[in-house]
Amino acid sequence: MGKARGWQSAAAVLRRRYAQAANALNGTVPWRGVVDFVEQGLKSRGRTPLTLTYAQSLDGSIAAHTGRVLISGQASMTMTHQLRTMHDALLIGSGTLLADNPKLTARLVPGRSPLPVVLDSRLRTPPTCGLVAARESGDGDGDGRLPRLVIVTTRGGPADKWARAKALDRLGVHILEVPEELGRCSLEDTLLQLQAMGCNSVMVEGGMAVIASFLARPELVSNVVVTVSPKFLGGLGPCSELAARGSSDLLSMDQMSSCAVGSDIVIYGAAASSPVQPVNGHVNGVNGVNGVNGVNGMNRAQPVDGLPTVDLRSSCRMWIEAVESECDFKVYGTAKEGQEIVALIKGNVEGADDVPVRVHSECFTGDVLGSKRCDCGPQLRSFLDILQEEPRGVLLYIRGDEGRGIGLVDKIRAYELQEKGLDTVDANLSLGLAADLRTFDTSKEVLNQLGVRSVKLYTNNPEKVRALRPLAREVCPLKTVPNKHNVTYLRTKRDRLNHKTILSELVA
Ligand SMILES: Nc1nc2c(ncn2[C@@H]2O[C@H](COP(=O)(O)OP(=O)(O)OP(=O)(O)O)[C@@H](O)[C@H]2O)c(=O)[nH]1
Repeated sequence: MGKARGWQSAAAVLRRRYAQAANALNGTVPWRGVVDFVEQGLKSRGRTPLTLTYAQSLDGSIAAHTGRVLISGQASMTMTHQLRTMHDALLIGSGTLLADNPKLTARLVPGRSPLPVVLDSRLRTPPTCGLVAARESGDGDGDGRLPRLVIVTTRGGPADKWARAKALDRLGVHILEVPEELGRCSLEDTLLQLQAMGCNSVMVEGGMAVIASFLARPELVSNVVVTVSPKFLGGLGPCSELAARGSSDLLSMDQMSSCAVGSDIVIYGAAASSPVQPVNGHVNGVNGVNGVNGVNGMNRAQPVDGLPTVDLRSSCRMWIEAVESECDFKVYGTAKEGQEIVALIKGNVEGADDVPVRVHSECFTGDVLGSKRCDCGPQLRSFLDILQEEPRGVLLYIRGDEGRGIGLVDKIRAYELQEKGLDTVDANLSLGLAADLRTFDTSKEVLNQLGVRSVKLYTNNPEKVRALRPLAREVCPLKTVPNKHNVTYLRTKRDRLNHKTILSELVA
């Protein structure tokens, strides 16, 4: 117990130091480009976004095969920990677990540690390893939403394998069974089941066999981050493993970039691949020893055939004072937990072109209470005024997207950090959360279901415009009057999130 506390306070010191260093650097963190790129990649829809990341030497060999555990420098390790905080799950193979006995936490940066996932077709994970022990002692940053350790294994196998499964199960490890593919765990089914559990992003860190498997399945990968250290190790790399397997369609990178991080070079980009195999809704057989169904809140509608699903749950007509009209009021559910899209529809929009539309993310503090920290309330009201004037139009109010998707509790935590000088983006990152967790594909789907042919979109956010293409034929910026409370927030939207709110008052 004392030992665990000692470890935790050491971690707290490290986090404080990192936070101080990050503040001092204030935006000049050498891996900022990598983090921003990955963050964008994590917004890809229709499947579980996956970041493949590993360190290699100049000759392409990787640590696991040379017996050297650490080949990247301290700076790239910190970057890796930052990337860890951005993903729901962190996946490794059992070989790495056996060789390194890793912790798989995000120790060097503030933020939430991902759920450790071990691919272990033969169930070789020893009950005494660090990950199982950490699970037992409650170490780590688990937030109670997910189990603390998942081991993925193939169905079937000898009786002693299932005796080991039971022993691990008794220690609280969540065992997932997936079909076998060439003697290994099916990667596709693994990702499906993780998604069914609520893991909406996965980072893959190794070892060599696992990296090789993903390099041979480019359609499953979103981002690739390779750290190249200035050493020759003379070992084997994932490609030698693939050559031995005779694999041919390997991954190549799109939008490739690089940056120097400490003494290493980090190469990153998107996986260029054929159209992705969608993650469809079938999650048959997801009951492992524990059974996914037993985990609270993890079962929800999944996108079918890669399309975002929205389902109309209720509708009625009501007189809306702010619009001075009788409107249709429809409530849609989406696959995202806790999210509802409320459509307020004025006039007949079916088959109509250039329908005025606003996609508005819930903001309790701004919309309801009139907080001056943001411009949400004025934007909502100015669109309702527009609806009052126009013969037709649609307001999509996204409930559950409070705080750009991080929720009210974390938004207020982010406000606390903003009081200490961080801007809105860095405040989110310091909490281990992406700058913006929202996606707007479901809004497009609602508009499609309403039969709208094209829209005039009221927004300053380029992400909304991108998501609503080709429906959004015209984009109308929404003016905001800055005040002393929201000027930094507006400037950050303009300078770091690319919002088009160009206000003359915000010259600097
Ligand atoms: N995380 C975080 N969210 C905030 C903060 N201030 C406002 N929000 C949330 O931001 C969301 C609105 O997003 P914005 O980025 O302001 O604007 P947008 O909706 O993307 O774009 P517009 O079309 O210009 O309205 C609402 O859910 C607010 O609750 C903040 O400081 N931190």
